[in-house]
Amino acid sequence: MNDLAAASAAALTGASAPAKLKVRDVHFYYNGYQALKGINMDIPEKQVTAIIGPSGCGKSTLLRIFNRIYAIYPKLEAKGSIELDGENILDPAYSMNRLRTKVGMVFQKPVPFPMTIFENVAYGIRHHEKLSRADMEIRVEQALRSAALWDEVKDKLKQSALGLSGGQQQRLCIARGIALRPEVLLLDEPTSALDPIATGRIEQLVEELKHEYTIVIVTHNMQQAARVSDRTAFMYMGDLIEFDNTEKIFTKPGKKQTEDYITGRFG
Ligand SMILES: Nc1ncnc2c1ncn2[C@@H]1O[C@H](COP(=O)(O)OP(=O)(O)OP(=O)(O)O)[C@@H](O)[C@H]1O
Repeated sequence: MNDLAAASAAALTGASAPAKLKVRDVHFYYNGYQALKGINMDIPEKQVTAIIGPSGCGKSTLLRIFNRIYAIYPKLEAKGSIELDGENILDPAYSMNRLRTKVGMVFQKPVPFPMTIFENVAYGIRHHEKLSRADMEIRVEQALRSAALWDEVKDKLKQSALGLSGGQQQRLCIARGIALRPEVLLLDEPTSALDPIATGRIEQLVEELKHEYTIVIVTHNMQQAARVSDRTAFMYMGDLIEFDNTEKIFTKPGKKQTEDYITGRFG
């Protein structure tokens, strides 16, 4: 990283909390098409960072780089660096297994595995750790409690997860994500398939989880970004236009493009 990139990242964030993820001059290409153009940002620890912007601006691409999902596709390429606690996670030497335990991801559509509620949570843990049956039961219960789902499922842990409602399935996916005790939780439009009540529960959950996790959420819903996040990043056509305290972004944005977007005057 050069000094200019560091200075611009600091200027872009102005964050008071320490940075959990330091994104430096990140470029991303889909088979030659440039989807991210030199992103610099510091994601503050144990806060909620929202990424907003019009469709196709690169929100999901940026989020997915944080756990290197692209690495499974041969023609996708990332340049630059992303430091997680001082280590560059884009370096192929940084093991995927280790990254998966540190950075969890929840997708737009809840996709429970076709197995029991218990197994949905236990499955990932088993892949990374060897626990006794009793310890596993404790871990599963903790994850379900943290995801505010325990009371609703404690009497039917052996039933199929596919029988849960959409909102419950999404909380199950969050439980699955946090069961590995990651440090960073990535949420890609986690409520877009949910009704307002289920959405409210997830938003409340995000509020609670941020005390333990660094959370990055991509959302199309600006009210949601305003409600749940501490900091908001506005992206446009692969560029990070502005990144600041959420309140500032929504009341006194520094850039005209941000203002046009949040006031609905865009495009
Ligand atoms: N697998 C892919 N192959 C080629 N181009 C892609 C691929 N995925 C995304 N893109 C392109 O990269 C750009 C950024 O896409 P991305 O999905 O990150 O945007 P987004 O802001 O999350 O959009 P949306 O809000 O619609 O989900 C877009 O121009 C998109 O067409």
